Amino acid sequence: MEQQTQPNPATNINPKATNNHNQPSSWAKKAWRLLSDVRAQSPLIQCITNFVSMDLMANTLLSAGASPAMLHSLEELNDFTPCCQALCINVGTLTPSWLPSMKSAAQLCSQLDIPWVLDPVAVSASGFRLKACMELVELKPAVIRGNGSEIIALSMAFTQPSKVSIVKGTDSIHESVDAVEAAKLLAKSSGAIVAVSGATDIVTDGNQVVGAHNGVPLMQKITATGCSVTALIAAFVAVDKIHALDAAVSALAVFGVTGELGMKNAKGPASLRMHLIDALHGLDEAALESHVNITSLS
Ligand SMILES: Nc1ncnc2c1ncn2[C@@H]1O[C@H](COP(=O)(O)OP(=O)(O)O)[C@@H](O)[C@H]1O
Ligand SMILES: Cc1ncsc1CCOP(=O)(O)O
Ligand SMILES: [Mg+2]
Repeated sequence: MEQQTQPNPATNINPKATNNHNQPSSWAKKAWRLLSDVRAQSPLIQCITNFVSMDLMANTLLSAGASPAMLHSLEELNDFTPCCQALCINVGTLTPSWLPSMKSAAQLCSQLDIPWVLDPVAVSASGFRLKACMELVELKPAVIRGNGSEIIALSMAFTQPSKVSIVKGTDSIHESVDAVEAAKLLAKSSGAIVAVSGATDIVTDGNQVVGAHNGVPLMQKITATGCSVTALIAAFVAVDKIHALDAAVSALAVFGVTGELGMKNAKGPASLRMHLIDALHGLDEAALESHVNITSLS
C-alpha cells in the first residue's frame, strides 16, 4: 500500500475541535453528548460479523440506543447498505464466500460517504485472513479497532511484511501500550483512526494519541467484548463522522465504564456480560461523568 494516501474525509480531524478535550470533564461531556445522540437518532448499523459475536454485538448496539442489522448477503447490499448510518466489518469467522460481501459493502460505504469500521480479528492467524484485512484497509475504513497483537500485525503487514509474527487465536499476547507506534504508523498509512483495546484503550490519528483508562480485566474473559466495542464505535461514528477520533475514544470509554458499573453486581464473566448490557442501557450523565478517565498520551 502507498504510504501517503488521500485524507479520509471521515477522519479529517480539526485540531481546534479536539484540543479542549484534553480536559477530563470535557471528554466526559463529549462522550455523554455522543451517547445521547445515539439514543436520540438510533442509527442503523449494518454488521457483517462473526457467528460468535452476533448476539452480544446486537445487544450492545440495542442497549446503547442504536439499531443493529446483521446482514451479509451480497444480494441485499445494494438495497440495504445505502440506508445505514454506519457499517461494522469483522473478520472473526471469515470464509472466502463472505469476503466479497465485506468488500462490496465497504466500497458502497466509501462511495456514499457512510463511515465504516474494521475489526481485524486474529488478523495474522493465516495468510488468507491477513491479505483480506489488507484489502479491506485499502477500502478506507473510518476506524480500525483491534487488540494489541492485531494492530501490531496489521501495521507490520504494510511496513515490514516479512516480520509479521503469527498469533494463533483471537486474544492478544501484547499490551495495548506496546502497540502505540504500530497504531500511529497504521493510521498514517491508511488514513483511518486506529484504536487499540486493552487495559488502556489507545486511539490515534497518527499524530494525536489519546488513552481511555476505563474497563475491568474480566471483560477479556467474555468472548466478543472486543467485537462489540468495535460495533459501538461504529454507532458513535454514525452520529459524528467528522470527528471519528472523538467518537472512537468516547465509545471505548463508555463501554469501559459500563464494565466497571456492571462489575459491581457481577459474580464472574457470565453475569458481567448481563450486567454490562444493563449498565449500558441505564447509563446516566452523572455516572458517566464520575467514571470517565481519558487522557492525552501524545
Ligand atoms: N486489562 C483490562 N482492563 C480493563 N479493561 C480491559 C482490559 N483488557 C481489555 N479490556 C476491555 O475489554 C474490551 C475488549 O478488549 P480486548 O479484550 O482487548 O479485545 P479483543 O476481544 O478484541 O481481544 C475493551 O472494552 C477493553 O477496554
Ligand atoms: C472466539 C472467536 N473465534 C472466532 S471470532 C471469535 C470472537 C472473538 O471476539 P473478540 O475478539 O471480541 O474476543
Ligand atoms: Mg477481537
